[in-house]
Amino acid sequence: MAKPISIEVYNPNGKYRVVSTKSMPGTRWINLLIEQDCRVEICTQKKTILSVEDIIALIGDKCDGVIGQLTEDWGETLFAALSRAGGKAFSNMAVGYNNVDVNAANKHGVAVGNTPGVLTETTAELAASLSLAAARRIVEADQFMRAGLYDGWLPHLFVGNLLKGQTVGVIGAGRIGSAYARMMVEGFKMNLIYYDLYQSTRLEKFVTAYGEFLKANGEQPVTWKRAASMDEVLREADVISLHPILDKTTYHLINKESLATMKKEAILVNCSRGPVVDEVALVEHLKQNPMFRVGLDVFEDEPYMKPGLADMKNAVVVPHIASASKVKLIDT
Ligand SMILES: NC(=O)c1ccc[n+]([C@@H]2O[C@H](COP(=O)([O-])OP(=O)(O)OC[C@H]3O[C@@H](n4cnc5c(N)ncnc54)[C@H](O)[C@@H]3O)[C@@H](O)[C@H]2O)c1
Ligand SMILES: O=C(O)[C@H](O)CO
Repeated sequence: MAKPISIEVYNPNGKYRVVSTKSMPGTRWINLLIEQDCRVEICTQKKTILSVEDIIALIGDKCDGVIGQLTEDWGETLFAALSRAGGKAFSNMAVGYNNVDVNAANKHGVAVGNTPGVLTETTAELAASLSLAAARRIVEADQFMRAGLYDGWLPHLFVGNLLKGQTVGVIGAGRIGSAYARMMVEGFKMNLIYYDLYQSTRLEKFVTAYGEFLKANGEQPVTWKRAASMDEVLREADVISLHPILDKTTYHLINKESLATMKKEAILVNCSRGPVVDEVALVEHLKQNPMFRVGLDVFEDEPYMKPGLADMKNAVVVPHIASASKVKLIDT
């Protein structure tokens, strides 16, 4: 029997009981639920990742809907528990929903929601930040400075990769991949090569128009290419950013073989989901190729990193913070 879990309650007399497994930013979402006659219960337990048992205890005997997080395993057990409690809706506070077994939800008559579109720019900006940090060795240089090792300017100190005129490769040119591609093309005048199951006509038009603008101003125009295979991107790009969904087709998309296909001094960025990259193979590749660099927001076994990754100077690692930005006018 799981221990009782601490909660905060809004609108205690509401007709529908909605549980949120975590406190979330702002109050607008709470007010919207209250307007719909919901009693809102927010879990306040000081535990970052709730177990299936914890969530079953939260659901209890009567629960109309749950708002959950990407760290939770929403499969057969939880959807069965929610359905038994009369639940009809589950909302994942994330764009990615690889933690949700939609077939199990369907089987138990629970509708599933996610948050597509709201994190496009913030995630693309973090991918751009990681690309720059890796290209210009920002973290290594910062650590060197703080360690008191800087004893004067030198011509070879922390030489990195200049992005201008290089090729940016995007794997998964959906909302986030396309936004990232536009930032890198327009911001750093990089050429684009992308691989996706679908053509991104808007992105192609954007790069064409920007190339024409540069040409009209006497500058080298940027170019684009839709690759016929992922390998083409891996072979040709100098910076490769991963933005596909995580499913069976993208699990370990980047593995020992694909890493070997990349340029020795390439930069790999992952802001999609950790298991898109075989992290053990990546650590080995980083060890063998000191000029190859990565920027990672996501990890295969979050919150852990595979052994050796934390020691690699050619890796920039941040704890899944692509969504963690404030916008002006957020409700108070
Ligand atoms: N790091 C973060 O905090 C963060 C934030 C938001 C989203 N994400 C991740 O980013 C992912 C993408 O989000 P989005 O809004 O751009 O989704 P999206 O659906 O717009 O784009 C995903 C793209 O991947 C493509 N794709 C699917 N399978 C592929 C394959 N095998 N090879 C190549 N391309 C493939 C799709 O065709 C699509 O264009 C989410 O699913 C989520 O996992 C991470
Ligand atoms: O998929 C998402 O939404 C992110 O990974 C977390 O905000």
